Amino acid sequence: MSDAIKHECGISMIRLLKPLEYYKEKYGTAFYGVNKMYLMMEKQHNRGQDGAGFASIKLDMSPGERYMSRVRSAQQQPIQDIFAQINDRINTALEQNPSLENDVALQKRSIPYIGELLMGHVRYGTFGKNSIESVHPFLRQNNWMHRNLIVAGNFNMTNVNELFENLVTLGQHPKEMADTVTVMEKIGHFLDDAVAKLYKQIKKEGYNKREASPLIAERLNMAKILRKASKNWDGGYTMGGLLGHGDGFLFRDPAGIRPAYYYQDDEIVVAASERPAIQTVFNVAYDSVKELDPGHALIIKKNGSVSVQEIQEPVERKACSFERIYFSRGSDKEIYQERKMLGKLVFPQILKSIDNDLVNTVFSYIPNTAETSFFGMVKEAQNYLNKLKEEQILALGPNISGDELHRILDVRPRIEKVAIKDAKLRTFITQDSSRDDLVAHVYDISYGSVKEGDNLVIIDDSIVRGTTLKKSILKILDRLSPKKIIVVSSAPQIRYPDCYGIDMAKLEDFVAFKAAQALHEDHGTTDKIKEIYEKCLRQTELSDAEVVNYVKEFYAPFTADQISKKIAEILSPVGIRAEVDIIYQSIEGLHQACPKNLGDWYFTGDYPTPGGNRVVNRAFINFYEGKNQRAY
Ligand SMILES: NC(=O)CC[C@H](N)C(=O)O
Repeated sequence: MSDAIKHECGISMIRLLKPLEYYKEKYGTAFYGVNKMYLMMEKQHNRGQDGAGFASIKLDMSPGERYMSRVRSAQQQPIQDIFAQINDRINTALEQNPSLENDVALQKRSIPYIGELLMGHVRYGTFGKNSIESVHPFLRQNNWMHRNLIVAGNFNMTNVNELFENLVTLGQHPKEMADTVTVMEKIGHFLDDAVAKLYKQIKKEGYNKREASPLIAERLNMAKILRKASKNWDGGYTMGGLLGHGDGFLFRDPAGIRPAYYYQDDEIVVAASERPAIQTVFNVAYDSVKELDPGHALIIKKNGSVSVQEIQEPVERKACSFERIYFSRGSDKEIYQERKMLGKLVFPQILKSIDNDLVNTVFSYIPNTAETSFFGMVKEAQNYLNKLKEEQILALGPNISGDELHRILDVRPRIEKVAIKDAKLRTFITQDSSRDDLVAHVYDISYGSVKEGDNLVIIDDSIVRGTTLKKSILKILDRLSPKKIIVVSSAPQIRYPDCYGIDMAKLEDFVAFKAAQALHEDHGTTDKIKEIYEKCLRQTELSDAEVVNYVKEFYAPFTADQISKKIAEILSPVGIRAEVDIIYQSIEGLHQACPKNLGDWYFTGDYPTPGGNRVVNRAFINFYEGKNQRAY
């Protein structure tokens, strides 16, 4: 990916179903859960680098003993930072008191972070700031064990302002505008309610206050609480939560926009945003990791019982296709195949662009995430050549000479590592006038990988703004003197904002939007832009369900090809010698390659929740009025 889009968050949850002694005995350490959590978070570090957090709960502690711990970091290497802190605490405790070494019960009482229920989170913010206060997990504390709530999520609500107002109407006074606080307070409100009602009921049954506590834990119906809390949520979400006494949950939105997976055996229950994180860390097979159904919650009671319950009725499945194209690690068995298919499906367009001339064409990719689609693209080039070779050989008949055969078979797709990413360079870049020259060097090239006059095909997973292409990649590739540079995007054109967890909230950031705008100017149809703005304005008072995505009309007059051509023009840096062509995946190709993840609103404008239409409506108004702000 050449455009850094800050995106996504990753969740990990672990519940150890056996006493800690069991893990000490079997795996040599009572810190088994903490160690596994570290690995789970590292394996998902692709999902968030703005911050990371960890929380754990110890079951069955006596009053006066700490049972919840949390550590968060917004440092440069946040996962490393939190686990360095955790390690430090553990090692210091072990050094100071050597008798702890083999006494698991004492470890549990005196060392923080160790526990049976653990949650980890890596964050890229979509709402609020990047300071430590915005880092998950969030904590809602109370002297009543059951009312303690720890929440972390991969989510974005389109109606967080409205949800905030609802809380205020309920008489609450949330301490922050962070969206995670709003969601947590919403759950917390109904949790408080449920605990109070249960307590009343249990008292009526003749139990005293002390006896009531374990009974509340047993009877607390998390599904019911989540049902009430999430009634008005409009967004994409996977929300994880822990309750002070030891219940845990992971809840996924009704359209399955955000991903969630889980695994269970008699030792552990584990959940994560990505399947391979679970597979690798626990060495379990692909099939034993389940996807959490949309609208459902995985609920793990303190007593170890596990259930999956419907919370909100699932709607049409619209799992985010960007997860498959780019966000998730490509190590997932299905995603790996899907990315290769994305590369395969763009090949016919490439062939056209190079005029079937594979002999004078070099294939390459933008490091690192586009590598898998590159393999798919190259394999298709091989297939194409094989067919050609077959025809040539058959045409020459049985008397073909060794030389002829050799000449035919010698033609292979030319694949090279052309672009190199100098990752470290980015951090050095300052804001002064020398910036552009520095930016141009974020990528480097392999000299000699391309002959003068070759076509150079370079695949990327998507093109959002195209800034890096224009300022760095195309300039540096041009130094190799290709005749034509064909930039291929394994994803379709990004035309609409995301409002479900990816930080792409402004229309004018998208190069496809800029291209359509330029086409309106070329065609003298800028009146249309004003007309769309007026239509958007008229909708601001409508309820979400009534809002229509009129921004589609902005693109409607132009074909995808016209827009791609304009994008090539916009992204060609001044003075470039090579001809630049830009090829995008088609929407049909995307659906064919990723059949389970048909959520494609950023490409098509078809939002899976009503709030999406309001967001895109607002985004267009912001663009037209020149307001540089997020639309949600
Ligand atoms: N990418 C995400 O899932 C972000 C979660 C949440 N909206 C935040 O900004 O903290």
